[in-house]
Amino acid sequence: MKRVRVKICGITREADARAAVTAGADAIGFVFYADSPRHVDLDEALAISRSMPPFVARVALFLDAAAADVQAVIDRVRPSMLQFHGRETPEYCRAFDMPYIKTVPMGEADADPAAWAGAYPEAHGLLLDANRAGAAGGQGQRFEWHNDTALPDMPLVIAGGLDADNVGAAIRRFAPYAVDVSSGVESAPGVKDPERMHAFVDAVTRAG
Ligand SMILES: O=C(O)c1ccccc1N[C@@H]1O[C@H](COP(=O)(O)O)[C@@H](O)[C@H]1O
Repeated sequence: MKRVRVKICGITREADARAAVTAGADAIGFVFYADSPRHVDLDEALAISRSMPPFVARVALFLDAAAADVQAVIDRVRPSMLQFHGRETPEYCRAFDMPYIKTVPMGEADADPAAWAGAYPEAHGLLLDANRAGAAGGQGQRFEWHNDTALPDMPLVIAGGLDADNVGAAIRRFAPYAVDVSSGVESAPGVKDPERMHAFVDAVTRAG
């Protein structure tokens, strides 16, 4: 049986990053969106990255950022992967020549992941989150898990309001490649709770 990967997003502190890895996270996410309570700057992300052991992916998240700002993160932090959370076009996403995942705004009534897979064929995966197009995530909100939503043949990452209590149901519904969590493992915005991270990863392991 395959193992469902875990990304813990919105890491702002080295101690939280280490606790995420100890809990069993496969990836950590850095939010490069100035209005987020989880925003980190280049030096903070670099310091956290350098404290990581091997084989932990570091994902840099952007929301309609200027291309020069994305390139500055690539050059200094050297993330493993980019995550585009806004209205970035396929041309914009591919221009950095980096692996990337594209968020599908499932808060839109007509959200169609299969159509997004067709529009972003070079994406390494699609992340289904509860936001509306161009709006921030990290709100702890779920989207409607309709049983009739057609799912594309592309690695899927499920996000939006996940926690240890509901992630098992999300895995049974979507059979995703990975799940992504931020608020559901926090004690305050941007502050991760080691016990909640452990409980989350344990729930993913049980469901997988
Ligand atoms: O976390 C943020 O502050 C954020 C800001 C802007 C865009 C995306 C953001 N977070 C992403 O939203 C998902 C879901 O968060 P939550 O678990 O519902 O709180 C999170 O994993 C990030 O990928």
